[in-house]
Amino acid sequence: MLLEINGLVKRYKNITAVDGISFSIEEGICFGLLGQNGAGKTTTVEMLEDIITPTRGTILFKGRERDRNFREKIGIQFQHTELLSFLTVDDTLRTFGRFYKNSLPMEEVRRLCMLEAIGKQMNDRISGGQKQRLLLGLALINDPDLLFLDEPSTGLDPLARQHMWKIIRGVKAQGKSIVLTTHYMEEAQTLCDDIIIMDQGRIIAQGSPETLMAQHCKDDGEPRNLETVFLNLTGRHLRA
Ligand SMILES: Nc1ncnc2c1ncn2[C@@H]1O[C@H](COP(=O)(O)OP(=O)(O)OP(=O)(O)O)[C@@H](O)[C@H]1O
Repeated sequence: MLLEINGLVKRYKNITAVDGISFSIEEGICFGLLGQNGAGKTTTVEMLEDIITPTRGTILFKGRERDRNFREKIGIQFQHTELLSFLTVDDTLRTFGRFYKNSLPMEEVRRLCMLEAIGKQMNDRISGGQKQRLLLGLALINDPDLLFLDEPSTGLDPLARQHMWKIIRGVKAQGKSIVLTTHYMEEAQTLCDDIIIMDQGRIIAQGSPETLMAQHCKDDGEPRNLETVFLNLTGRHLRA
């Protein structure tokens, strides 16, 4: 098992952001975290990334406590990263590559993330889709086993989103594991092998998209997709 999470809790002063969740993530899959705003996804992911410390609970990586080397084995694509405007795309990749002991050959990152044609462009001249591809490239530069993607296609047009999905599938085909948070149900359905849906800090459903659809879509003519699953599980306030 790649990650085993047991009894994870994160409490802030008077808010329990994550309320005792347990789940496992298999190696080589794309694992999705879904939930409404404030459900506890980011807090969970930041504990998995070792950015924030849990109030309680354990996280094992490949069967062991995470050590100092953990950071070398993961890649994180943050949604709101500011790139240095006076650097080109290639310069940015090169600079980030120097931070790590092991880094992928730049050519490979450029190929994988479809950055070949824009290497000489300045960071402040690239489109939103190109920026997301560059951020993904930066997350991959240390050849991580595990990649964290935070809403990777938010704000992208349909074509840019398709490119992103193709790249993510390519990353998975290389045997890397992915933890993905998204508000796009279509994205989760097309990319994720296993999913948890969170609500108020708890897990309210888990399974493959197929399993979730079988369990939570009714046979009364409503569309059979993850969006329906999500709304059936979390949309009660809207219909009340
Ligand atoms: N540093 C913090 N201090 C206090 N409360 C926090 C902190 N971080 C998160 N919270 C609270 O914890 C809860 C879960 O937040 P979290 O950001 O994990 O949700 P989320 O599912 O990622 O939401 P979104 O989809 O909007 O990103 C929310 O009520 C949030 O206000």
